[in-house]
Amino acid sequence: MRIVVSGGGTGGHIYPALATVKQLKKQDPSTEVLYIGGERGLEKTIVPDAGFDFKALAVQGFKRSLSVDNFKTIYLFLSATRKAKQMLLDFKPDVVVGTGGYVSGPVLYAAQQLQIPTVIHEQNSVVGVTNKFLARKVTKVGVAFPAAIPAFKPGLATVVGNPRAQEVVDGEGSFNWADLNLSATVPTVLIFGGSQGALKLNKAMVAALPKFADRPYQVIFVTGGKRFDEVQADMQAAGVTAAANVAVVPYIGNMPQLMPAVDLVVGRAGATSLAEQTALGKPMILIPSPYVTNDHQTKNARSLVEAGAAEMITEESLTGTTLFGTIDQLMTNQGERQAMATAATTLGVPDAADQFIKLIKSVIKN
Ligand SMILES: CC(=O)N[C@H]1[C@@H](OP(=O)(O)OP(=O)(O)OC[C@H]2O[C@@H](n3ccc(=O)[nH]c3=O)[C@H](O)[C@@H]2O)O[C@H](CO)[C@@H](O)[C@@H]1O
Repeated sequence: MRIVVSGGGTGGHIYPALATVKQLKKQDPSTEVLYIGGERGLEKTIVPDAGFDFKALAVQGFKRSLSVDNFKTIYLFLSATRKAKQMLLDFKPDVVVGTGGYVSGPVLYAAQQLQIPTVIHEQNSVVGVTNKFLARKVTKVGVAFPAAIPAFKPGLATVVGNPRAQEVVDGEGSFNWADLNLSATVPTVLIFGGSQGALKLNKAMVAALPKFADRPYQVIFVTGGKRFDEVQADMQAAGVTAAANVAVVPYIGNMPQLMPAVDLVVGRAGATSLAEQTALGKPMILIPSPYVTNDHQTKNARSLVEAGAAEMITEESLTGTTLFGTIDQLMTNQGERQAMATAATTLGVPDAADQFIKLIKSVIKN
């Protein structure tokens, strides 16, 4: 099979695309893959690091208000579509798959004009702008949440889960704890604000850091690549240093090895992270981002709280004290964590990549 995948901007769109092509390669090593991403998104490093051929297009999103910048967006869209068409004509894919983010717009639109079958994946229960635009001519849609189905024409969408969930569940290889100067045998809490880090979560963590020093567990605090220097500066200004049981790092490049090994996850409520955490059955503390379309992270988080898999702290009530208190209460109560883990597992889809691949294969012309 020859497949082009496109998705970008943030990890939540990139990792489902990568998980899909990794699994395809596992099933059939002769699969030829081209990843088309944006020039500025995280994909420009994540994809080549994962060993896939990568081509980039310049794109940007629409501003919701009237803005001259939107003329530039249209110009970039048209020029990216023209370039994507040439890439597709050269690569000759059997199918083109989009996992959301602006860049998948021109790539799948070009494929649709060339009559190549297209499949999109929607990770959220609220359908993203690009996927809504592509839905008019797409061949099939895979969704993670049944709630997204009515947004598409009848019969178009199928629930497949989120392919990245399978990658973390299969999690080949083990995590090297020495890389973080931490122990493999001490209970661990992992804290990260989505793929880019979250300002308020980072501030609350800096305030909470000294309290972790004498606790019977260890802490991995992931700041987000672009926020690491800011956190270091905040720590210095507050006179705070990380204790021996705390690692402060910019990014985790090998989450499928780390996440299975931790005891509690604290973070945003992005759809791909939640798919991983439910498939692995991890107890969670969620601080949904209030800055996303239709407040969809709060909806994501609420459904997990109602199922008993997560506790929620609103960004408004997030401080060093509330954050430490909630973490400490759970890290010192294994029974409660276990009950949350069991509830999380019931919501996970650990074979999502296989399900999505079945859908992709169903559209390929012989
Ligand atoms: C601000 C924003 O627009 N957020 C959206 C974005 O979030 P974002 O890109 O943050 O997406 P998610 O939280 O869903 O996924 C993050 C992904 O990055 C990985 N990861 C994260 C940190 C790290 O150090 N290493 C690492 O590998 C996680 O394991 C996960 O696979 O896409 C999601 C999926 O469409 C949406 O639900 C979110 O609302």
